[in-house]
Amino acid sequence: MLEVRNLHLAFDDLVLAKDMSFALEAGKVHVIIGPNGTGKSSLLKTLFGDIAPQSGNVSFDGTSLHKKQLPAWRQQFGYMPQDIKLDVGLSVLEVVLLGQLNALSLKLGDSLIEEALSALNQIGLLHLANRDVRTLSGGQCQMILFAQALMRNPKILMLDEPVSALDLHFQQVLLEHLDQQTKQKGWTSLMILHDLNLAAQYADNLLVLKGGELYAQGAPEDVLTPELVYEVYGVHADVVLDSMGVPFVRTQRRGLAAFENMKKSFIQPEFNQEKFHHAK
Ligand SMILES: Nc1ncnc2c1ncn2[C@@H]1O[C@H](COP(=O)(O)OP(=O)(O)OP(=O)(O)O)[C@@H](O)[C@H]1O
Repeated sequence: MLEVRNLHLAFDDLVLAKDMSFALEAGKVHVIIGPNGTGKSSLLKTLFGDIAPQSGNVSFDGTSLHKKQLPAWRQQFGYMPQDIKLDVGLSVLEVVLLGQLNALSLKLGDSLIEEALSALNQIGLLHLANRDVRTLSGGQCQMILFAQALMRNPKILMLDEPVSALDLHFQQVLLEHLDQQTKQKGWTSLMILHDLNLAAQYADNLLVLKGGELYAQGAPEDVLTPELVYEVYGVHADVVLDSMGVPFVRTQRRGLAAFENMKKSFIQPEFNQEKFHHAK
């Protein structure tokens, strides 16, 4: 169980988590959704120990995250940050293998190479194994980084917008693999998505962040309502159950005038003109 207790996280006066608490069960896919800039990536970085919160506690299976034990803490994670650039002269196979190598032991057995090739084969990218990663497309890079995260065989897998560059086929390949491995291996998987329909299809547990709060949490069919979509995003939408019983969110076009009435509640910090003049 990955637990967050009474987390307070802020950058100066921008508060991203106010006394936030939640617990994530193993063997499930947990999906975070929420508006741009609401603190989703910062929350993942906090769980990974990259950002120190002002207060609160993060623990996994009873062991708390402490600055002094960061390497051991991170050893438990597979973490795919947002928009990572693969700008090194390595082959695809080497990059996937990096998921298994820790900096102190660079021993490479045949079985590891087999495992990496098999991971590439499973996601349909074996043909890229010898390619220099600098020559890959954005979507190919994203898939390779996913294969690397899988190679770690992590206890906790965190993916920050892992399908943002993927076509429909590879979105499904990645998300189905994630779901299958999470359940088979008992991983605690936590992923940020912007696409509410993908979130509805793949989340066992949906966490909705807004204004520093965990605004809602639960099964997608319980959480995703037209009211919630409006309250969180300021967008009118229809939500219906599809043929599989999964919520389907379809936004309504109402023109720009629809935003005028609610602009104030959705534009967060005030623009400080004095500060701007000062900076000039
Ligand atoms: N190191 C930092 N110092 C100051 N402010 C930061 C820092 N990192 C992030 N922020 C701010 O914190 C807020 C939340 O950023 P974050 O990237 O966590 O949001 P997000 O919900 O993941 O956004 P998006 O959906 O756009 O990717 C933003 O306003 C961002 O500018």
